[in-house]
Amino acid sequence: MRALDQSALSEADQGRLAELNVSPVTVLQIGEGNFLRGFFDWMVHESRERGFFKGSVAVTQPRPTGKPKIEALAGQDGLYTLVLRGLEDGESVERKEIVSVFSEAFDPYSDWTRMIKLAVSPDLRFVVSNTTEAGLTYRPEAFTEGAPILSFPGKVAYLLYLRYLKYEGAAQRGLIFLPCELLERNGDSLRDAVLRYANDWNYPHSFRTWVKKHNRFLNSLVDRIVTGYPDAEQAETWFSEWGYRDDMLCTAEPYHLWAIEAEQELDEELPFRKAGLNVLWVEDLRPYQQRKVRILNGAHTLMTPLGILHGVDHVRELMEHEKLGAFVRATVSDEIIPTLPYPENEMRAYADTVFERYLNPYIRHRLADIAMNSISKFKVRLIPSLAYYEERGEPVPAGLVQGLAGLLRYYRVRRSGEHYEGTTFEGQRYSVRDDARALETISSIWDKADRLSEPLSDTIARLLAEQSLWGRDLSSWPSLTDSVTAIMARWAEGEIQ
Ligand SMILES: NC(=O)c1ccc[n+]([C@@H]2O[C@H](COP(=O)([O-])OP(=O)(O)OC[C@H]3O[C@@H](n4cnc5c(N)ncnc54)[C@H](O)[C@@H]3O)[C@@H](O)[C@H]2O)c1
Ligand SMILES: O=P(O)(O)OC[C@@H](O)[C@@H](O)[C@H](O)[C@H](O)CO
Repeated sequence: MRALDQSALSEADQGRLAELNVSPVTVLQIGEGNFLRGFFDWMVHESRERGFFKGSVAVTQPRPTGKPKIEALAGQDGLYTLVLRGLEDGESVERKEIVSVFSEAFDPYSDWTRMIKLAVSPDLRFVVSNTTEAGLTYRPEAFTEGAPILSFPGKVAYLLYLRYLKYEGAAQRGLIFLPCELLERNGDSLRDAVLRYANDWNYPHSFRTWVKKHNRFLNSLVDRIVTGYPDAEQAETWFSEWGYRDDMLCTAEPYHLWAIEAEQELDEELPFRKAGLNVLWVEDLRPYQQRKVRILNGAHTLMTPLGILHGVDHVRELMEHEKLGAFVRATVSDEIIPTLPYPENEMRAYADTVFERYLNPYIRHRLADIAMNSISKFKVRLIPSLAYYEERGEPVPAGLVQGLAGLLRYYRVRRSGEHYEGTTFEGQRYSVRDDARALETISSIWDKADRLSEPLSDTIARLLAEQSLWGRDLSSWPSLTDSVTAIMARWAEGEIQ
C-alpha cells in the first residue's frame, strides 16, 4: 500500500498544500512528538482551514534521536493524519483529518545552518515547543562555534542572540515563545534558562535586556490527551479503509483546552479563538495549572509505575481494575484534592471529568508512553502534594507513599546495552525511558545495594536523598523512608496487592 503523501489529498487540498508551501514560515516548532501534532499543529490546521492563519510551520526535533520522525514527516510531504475519538456531549465522535501545516521538516543537528537561517528570518514570529519537563531545563553546556547546541533553551539563547545581532536589537524583531511543556510557569522557566545560557556565554547585557523586554515567553497550560500512534490492529484497519499508510498517524481525544496567560488582543496574531478553538486568554493561570497538573497528570504519574509493575497496559484498563482503579480514585479524592487551595466541590467535579476522560472507550492511552521521564514528572506533578503534608508536620498519606514506592520499584533498573531495564512483579522485562543522568544515578544506587547486600531502608534513604532527582532531600522527611521501605519490603516478599 502506498504511503501518505500529497497525492492522497483531494484536488482542493493539494491546492491548499501548494499554497502552504509558499507561505512564509512564521512558526518554528521544536518538537516532533505526538503532543504538538495532536494539539498545536491541529489548531494551526483548523485556523488555516477557516482562513485565519496565513503562515506555515517549520518543524525540527529537540534531540538528535528524534531524527527518524522528522525524516518520516519530510518523506510524507509534511503531512500526517490525526484521528480524534471520544465522547462529545454524550455522542461518540470519530473525526479524521490530514493535517497540513509543515512547510519544512528538518534535522537541526545535520543542518544547523538552516536552523540559523530560520531563526534570523524576518517572517518568524512564534516558537512553539514540547520537549517534556526533562527538556525544558538549564544544564551547563559548552559553546562551540559552528556546532549545533544540544539543549532546547541553549538553542533558543544562541539563536535569539543571532537574531538580536542581525536586527541590532530592534524591538519588533522579538519573538513570541509558546512552550507547551507541563511545568508551572513554563514561559518563565524558558526565559530564565535562556538568560542563564546568555550569562554563561558572555552575551552582552543589552542582549539580555532585549530578551526580557522585546520577546514574550508566554506561560500556558495545555490540556488534551494525545495518545499517538494507535495499536497495530487499529492502524491496519484504518490504512485499508483510507488506501494509504501513515507512519506519523496520531490519535487524540476531542477535548482540548489551552489557557494562555496573556491579553486577548493576541487573538489578532494567534487567531485560535476566532477559529472556534477552546483557547482562553487568562490573567492568572495558576488555578488552571494546579488543578490539571496535580489531578489529571498527577493521577497518571501515580498510576503508571504501579500499573506497569502489575502488568496493566492502558489507562482505561487500570481505571477498570478493581484494586488499582479504586486506589487512584481514593488517592486523588482523599489525598490530592485536599492539598489544593480551591473549592473542594469544584475540584471533585473536575476530577470526575478527568476519570471520565480516562475511561474514554475510543482511546487506548498506553502507560508505557506516560511512563517516559517519570522522575521529572513525579517531581512536578506529585511531590507538591506530598510536600503539603510534610510542611504541616503530618505524615505523607498512604496512597501517595504507595505511588512513590511504586516509582522507586519501577526504577529498580539495570543497564542492558543502550537501555535500562526493570522487571514487573511477575518478572516481565520493561525498558525505562528517562534522562540518562537520572537513570545512571538510580541504577548505580541499586547496583551498589545489590553488591553490598545493603539493608533496603539504607537504599531507599539514599534514593530519597538524591536532590538531583527530586530537587530536595526527601530522606529528611520524618517517617517517609520507613513507610516507603515497608511497602517495598512487602513487595520483595511477594505481597503485591
Ligand atoms: N500526550 C499528551 O497527552 C500530552 C498532553 C499535554 C502535554 N503533553 C506534553 O507532552 C510531553 C510528552 O510529549 P508527547 O506526548 O508528544 O510524547 P512524544 O514521545 O511523542 O514526544 C516527546 C518529545 O519530547 C522530546 N524529548 C523527550 N525528552 C527530552 C529531553 N530530555 N530533552 C529534549 N527533548 C526531549 C522528544 O524528542 C519529543 O520531541 C509531556 O511531557 C508534556 O509536556 C503531552
Ligand atoms: O504527556 P506527558 O508524557 O507529559 O504526560 C502523560 C499524561 O499525563 C499527559 O499526556 C496527559 O494526558 C495530558 O497532559 C492531558 O492534557
